[in-house]
Amino acid sequence: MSESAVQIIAHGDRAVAEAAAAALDADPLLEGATYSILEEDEERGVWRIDAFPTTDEEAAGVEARLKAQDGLTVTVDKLADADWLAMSLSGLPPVEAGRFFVYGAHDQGRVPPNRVNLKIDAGAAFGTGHHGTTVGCLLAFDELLKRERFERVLDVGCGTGVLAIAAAKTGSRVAVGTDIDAPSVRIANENAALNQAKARFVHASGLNDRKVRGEGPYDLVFANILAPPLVALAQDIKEALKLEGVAILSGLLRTQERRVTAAYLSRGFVLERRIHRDAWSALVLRRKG
Ligand SMILES: C[S@@+](CC[C@H](N)C(=O)[O-])C[C@H]1O[C@@H](n2cnc3c(N)ncnc32)[C@H](O)[C@@H]1O
Repeated sequence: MSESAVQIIAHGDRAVAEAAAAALDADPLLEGATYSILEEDEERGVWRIDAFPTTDEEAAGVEARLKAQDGLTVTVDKLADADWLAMSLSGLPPVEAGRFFVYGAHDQGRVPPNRVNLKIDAGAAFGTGHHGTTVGCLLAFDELLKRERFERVLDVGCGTGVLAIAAAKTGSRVAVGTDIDAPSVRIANENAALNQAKARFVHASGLNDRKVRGEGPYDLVFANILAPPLVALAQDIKEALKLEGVAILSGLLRTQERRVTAAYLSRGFVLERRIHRDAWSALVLRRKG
């Protein structure tokens, strides 16, 4: 497997872009592929997908899926430097989501007082706070924190660790995370140390780790992964939560809400809130049964 240094950009109307995103989600070979979808030009109704494949194989798969979608214009940009992700994100502004302020090294001197500041640099892991799914999770968490405390928190698909670190910095006594991607786990542990947060991360698929299960039951589980694994993990997430515990789920498109919600409602959850960012959705579900 060779490392990819391309960005794939696609333009089309909303229906076309969402259909292409659904095709990416449905392809099991592209499970780990990272992309964003957003409305680029509201007046002209132009939507845009940016994909950041990490291997040549993934790049070929994403390009083929996008090109198969009628009505979508696809371009592949070669990125000269291997550090392309850091470069492309280095100019991005900090992200504010409720009480949380997520910033990179280049914002060091501009950190506000009286906020929960999370230093997360762009790198090889997903979750600098700029993506609609991460913002949705942080906004949902911020709102819940106005009324509740969460002693034990699990972050499934931790990426940079931003969500578990946010929990550790707001009083959670236990904050653990898992990721199927080993480099993300390493980066998340580094970020926890950098932020002086008592969060720890392990390499595991879903909740499939004895120590992670042993730290439960949890008061809150974050899972910002894609719709198919959210559905597949519904029973595991339920079993990991206390009664009245909360799941904050994201990584799903608005068009996938019904499918994901159904998997949780049928297991005794109630839907408390939905947050929309671009085409993305974050769901707040509480375990009642
Ligand atoms: C969209 S990123 C979310 C990162 C971060 N939690 C955030 O909110 O910004 C999804 C992460 O989930 C990981 N992932 C995908 N499927 C997973 C699974 N079944 N178990 C654990 N991690 C998974 C990916 O490797 C990726 O790092």
